[in-house]
Amino acid sequence: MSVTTSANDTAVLVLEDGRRFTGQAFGARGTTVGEAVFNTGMTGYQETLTDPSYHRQVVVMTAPHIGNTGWNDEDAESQRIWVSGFVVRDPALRPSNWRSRGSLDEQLAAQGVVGISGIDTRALTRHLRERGAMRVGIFSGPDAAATPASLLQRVTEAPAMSGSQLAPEVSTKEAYVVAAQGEKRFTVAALDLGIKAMTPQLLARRGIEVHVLPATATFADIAAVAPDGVFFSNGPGDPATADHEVGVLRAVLAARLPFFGICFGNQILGRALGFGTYKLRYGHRGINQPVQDIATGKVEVTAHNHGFAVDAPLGDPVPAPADTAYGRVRVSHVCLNDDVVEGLECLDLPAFSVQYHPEAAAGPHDADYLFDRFAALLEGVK
Ligand SMILES: NC(=O)CC[C@H](N)C(=O)O
Repeated sequence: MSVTTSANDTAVLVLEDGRRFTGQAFGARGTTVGEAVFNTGMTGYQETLTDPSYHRQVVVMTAPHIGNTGWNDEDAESQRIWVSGFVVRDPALRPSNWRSRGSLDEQLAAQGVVGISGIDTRALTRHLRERGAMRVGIFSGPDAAATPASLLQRVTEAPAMSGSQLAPEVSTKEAYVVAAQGEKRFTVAALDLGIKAMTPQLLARRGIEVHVLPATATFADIAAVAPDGVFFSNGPGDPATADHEVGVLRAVLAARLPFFGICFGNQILGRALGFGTYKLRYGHRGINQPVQDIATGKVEVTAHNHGFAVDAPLGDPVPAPADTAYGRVRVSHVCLNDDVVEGLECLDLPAFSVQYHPEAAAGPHDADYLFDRFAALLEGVK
């Protein structure tokens, strides 16, 4: 990404299929490319921008007014903004919130994130729904004046999301510990594939001491923590590339350690059990997605951010395709919009995972019970 600064000016958004939108520069001026995806959350842009799972994605917000509450010191889900670009329709001219420390525009500029405003985000989202997620570029400052053909070439030269291995790029380099709140009941090793800050907090609130490990950690590194259970986080990139993590998880399952996975962690459990993963046409991103818990029939409104999904059969439990030693597995949760697999549960191992975000941040807290379910699993095998 190249960044220069200049006065407020015209910016261009170019999709890889040649569709162009013209708007105004927002945030840093310069050039950025990534995968165009849309997020349907009406709130939570700070959490979205700082979610490491958005690494290499240009996020289009479908809600028209973005930036109203500015930028605060409390809501970031990691140390920095991870999106590679940000597309909005009508940014707030002046933030207004008691926690605000500055404007979204200033924060994007300070962190070198190229954005664009004044875009018909409804037309852009409809285009992505019809044609699917695709590569995109945002060009502002002097870069916007280049010929259409050269801008399109910048976009088509960008790497595609399919086949991209990105978790090691966002993961912590050093292991760290998040202390249990109150009395310590359990120790959990959490593989950081792009972990959001809220996740260890919600584990810690259940008396869990969380040892956050880099994505490159081996099973020996996990065992060295002497954990009561193992957690795999959300993260960016194509789960088909996560061979290392799949190998580590198979060792965890063989050791019969309790396991809980979220999002990328769900896709890795799916792969470890022998299912495939595939790319969704345009993914699920937002904080208003209906998911049904098959066992109880209860519907939760949930936070999502995924472009890939596990290819496992809905209905009766099936033997894990990878190895009969893993026993039976069933799809535990399904998205009511499109029947996409939203959770997996092993019936003969203490392991389960969800494709969506029970940690919310942002989003509704309907799925908070899954952290209690993990704590019960830890209790059960202790
Ligand atoms: N939030 C996540 O963990 C996303 C997982 C994966 N990168 C996907 O897009 O499906």
